[in-house]
Amino acid sequence: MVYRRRWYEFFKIIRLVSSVITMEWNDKRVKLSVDPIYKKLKDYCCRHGEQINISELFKEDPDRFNKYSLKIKTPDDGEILVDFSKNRINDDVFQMLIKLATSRGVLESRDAMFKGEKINITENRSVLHVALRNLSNEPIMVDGKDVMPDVNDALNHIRYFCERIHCNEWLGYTGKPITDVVNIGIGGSDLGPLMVCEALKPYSVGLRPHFVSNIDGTHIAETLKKCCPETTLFVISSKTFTTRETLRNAYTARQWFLDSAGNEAHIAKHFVAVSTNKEKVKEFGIDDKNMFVFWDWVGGRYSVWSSIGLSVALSIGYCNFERFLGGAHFIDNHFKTAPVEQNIPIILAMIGIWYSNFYGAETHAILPYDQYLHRFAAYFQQGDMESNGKSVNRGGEPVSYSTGPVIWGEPGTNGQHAFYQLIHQGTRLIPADFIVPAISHNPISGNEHHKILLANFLAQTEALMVGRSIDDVLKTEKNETLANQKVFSGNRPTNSIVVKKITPFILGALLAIYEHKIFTQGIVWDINSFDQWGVELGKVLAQRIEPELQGNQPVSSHDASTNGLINFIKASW
Ligand SMILES: O=P(O)(O)OC[C@H]1O[C@H](O)[C@H](O)[C@@H](O)[C@@H]1O
Repeated sequence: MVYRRRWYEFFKIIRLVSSVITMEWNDKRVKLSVDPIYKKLKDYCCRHGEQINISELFKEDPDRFNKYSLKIKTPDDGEILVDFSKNRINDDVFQMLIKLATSRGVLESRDAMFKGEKINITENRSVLHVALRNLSNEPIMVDGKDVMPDVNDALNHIRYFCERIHCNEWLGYTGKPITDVVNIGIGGSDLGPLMVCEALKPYSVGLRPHFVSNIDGTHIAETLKKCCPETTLFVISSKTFTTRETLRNAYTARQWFLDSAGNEAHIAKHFVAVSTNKEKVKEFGIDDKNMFVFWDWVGGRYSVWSSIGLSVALSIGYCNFERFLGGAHFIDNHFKTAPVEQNIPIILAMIGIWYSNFYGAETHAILPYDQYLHRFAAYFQQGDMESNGKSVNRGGEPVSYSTGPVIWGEPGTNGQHAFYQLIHQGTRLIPADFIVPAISHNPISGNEHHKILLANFLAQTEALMVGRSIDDVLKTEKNETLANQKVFSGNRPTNSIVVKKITPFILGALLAIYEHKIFTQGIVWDINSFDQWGVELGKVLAQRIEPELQGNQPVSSHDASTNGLINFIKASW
């Protein structure tokens, strides 16, 4: 016992020393804006940026595609091809970007994350979504304790529960099998499971998943219309179990259920919770054994790998859920071990920084050419914008450079007929990622649909790069004024991520690529990508306004606009 305590003390001292060294190292690091490599890149972009032409670069270097694309081979799901050759990047720029990643300490910070160090400094927490998919089971320590046994217990709980539901061992209060699962959650407790259930619909084992997030009563009302109390399971997902929207929706669902079931004893068969907050779950009336746990070192927007993925596992089966974790683990290993210049998340991150910080790009489009991925961009709106939408650095000082871009996107080809006009001919530079499976889950009409889809993906990335010159237009358009309207400047950058098929493993891998890209950018920008103070103020004000909406007295406690809006609404009732 004494021996173990000594080891523990020794371990604590080592950790303390290493964190002091890391902190000192961080403090010693120069600010990004005055980092010599950052300045060099800025200078380079000012002098040469406008002349870098992607099509020209291809003409100059026949090997450009091989040089600026990477293929990684997965164990069973084919290769992942990341083609970043259609970017305004030449060898000088690429080398400088790689140097910048190194000089900003991306590798040290990456290692600190994987080791469980408390890199979420404003909340004093580790950032360990990587532990949730650590199928290698190698120990990961938080406060001197290996988290892996708890992670495995939580996974076993999910597995056991899914098996019981899928084998019709867990039945509703009238003895009927469960047919519908309603996940009630918001933000990270909704977007992840919703996006993954949609993306992996071809793997459905038969249960119908539904997602209720919005406090707007319409959301739950419309969902409940599709469900039957006898056969519906509600999964109340909330890391904190204090989120106003989720609790209100959960109580409404509870009442709807009780209106039919009549007896509170039946709740246990129809309500389970996913949370880190045991007390609050109990308060709601859900039994401990129906609570699926996770921990404060899992950020909401990184929680789909945790018990928050319960609706996913129920929807596609536990084995597929594990394959999904496996794909992310595969990329975690790539991120941990690949050299910087071959490291996909780091390369994508640094290319993004090239456009955000030096070309002034303000947004980044994510364009999946796969209908099942229709919520992918929405998912990474939270993933990226909540992580890197910060304007104060880790030392608490305002930053003097751009940080996270606006993330947006829709699946192709729908986007082509809506907003691609602006990407092709607008005044703004919009770097875009195209995500494409070579094989469709629905190769219908002799695979004709998929071939047309693929042709469009290929045509778009080509068109964005090559554009169309006035000389070419004038060959067929004799009216000069009209000809100018038909010119495409080209030189618009894209990344193409092509996979064999969107399987659970591949989806896990894709998500992890983006997560680590976001991580890398946060480190370069010296911001904490793991807190979200920016969402707090609105919540506090909403709480203050809620009681003011009672009664019909006019309100005068706010600014004139807010008072005016409140009073207009009240007068309309
Ligand atoms: O899971 P919960 O605790 O209910 O939180 C749900 C969401 O709430 C907040 O608004 C945070 O900004 C999100 O990061 C979080 O995912």
